[in-house]
Amino acid sequence: MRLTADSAPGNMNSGGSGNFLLVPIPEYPLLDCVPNKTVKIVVLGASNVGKTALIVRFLTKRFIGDYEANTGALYSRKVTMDGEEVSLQIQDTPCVALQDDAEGLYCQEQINRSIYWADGYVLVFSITDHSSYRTIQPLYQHVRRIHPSGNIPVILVGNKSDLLRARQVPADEGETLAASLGGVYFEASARENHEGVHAAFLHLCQEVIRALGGGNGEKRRGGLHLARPKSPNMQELKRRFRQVLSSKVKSATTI
Ligand SMILES: Nc1nc2c(ncn2[C@@H]2O[C@H](COP(=O)(O)OP(=O)(O)OP(=O)(O)O)[C@@H](O)[C@H]2O)c(=O)[nH]1
Repeated sequence: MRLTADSAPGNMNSGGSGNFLLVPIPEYPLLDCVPNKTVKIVVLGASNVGKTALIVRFLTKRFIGDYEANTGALYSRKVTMDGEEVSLQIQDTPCVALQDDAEGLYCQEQINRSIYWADGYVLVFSITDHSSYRTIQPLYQHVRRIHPSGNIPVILVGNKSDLLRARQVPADEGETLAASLGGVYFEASARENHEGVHAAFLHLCQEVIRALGGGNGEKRRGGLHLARPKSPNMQELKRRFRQVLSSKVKSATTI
């Protein structure tokens, strides 16, 4: 879900910490912002599992019960990890859903772009909703299709662990699934506990930094990675193209 304007993290008191950015930023921000390392994380999962609540809990230490339907906000925060400043960007997403055959996914194009953009993945289900758990495997395969090669830093979060009596997914199922995805399982409650949520996000950040190999250059992946052209040659080509066009227009008007 999405935060309303009044409750957006950017408007919250950050406890006087000067390093909170907490302002939604454009979908494709400049990568080279102040800290020289950027960690981009996307939070994915079925409807109502607590994606927004987890992000807000992590960023603000607060739990806010209700949000507007999620359209996908991007949050940014400066953190210090191992003595180094890192620009952490977290993308909230609208929910994904299983198709009727339970193998494919309904996944908006916006989510595909976020998957493509991100360095690390928080896959969330609710321990009270087995169908949200069943979404995870196809969701991971979907991420894999977009990033066919290389290491994919991922964590699996079983949220709503405060609702033990309504549990539908045993912890060992979460652990087994996470292991099969090559990630770690965290059971958390965005409602009741900041520490568990914090530990989960922190672990993923460290995995991402490790996967990026300490640098912040182009990603390690081949396949679909389509870096936007930045080379001077492209700029030069565009300039020449414009020149040719404008001279054609001029000659057309003089005829
Ligand atoms: N009991 C409990 N409720 C939670 C927890 N986390 C979120 N919720 C509630 O679950 C509902 C959905 O939370 P959201 O954070 O909006 O979930 P979402 O996954 O972003 O939802 P979508 O917009 O449908 O994708 C809200 O009513 C939250 O208050 C939790 O840890 N425990």
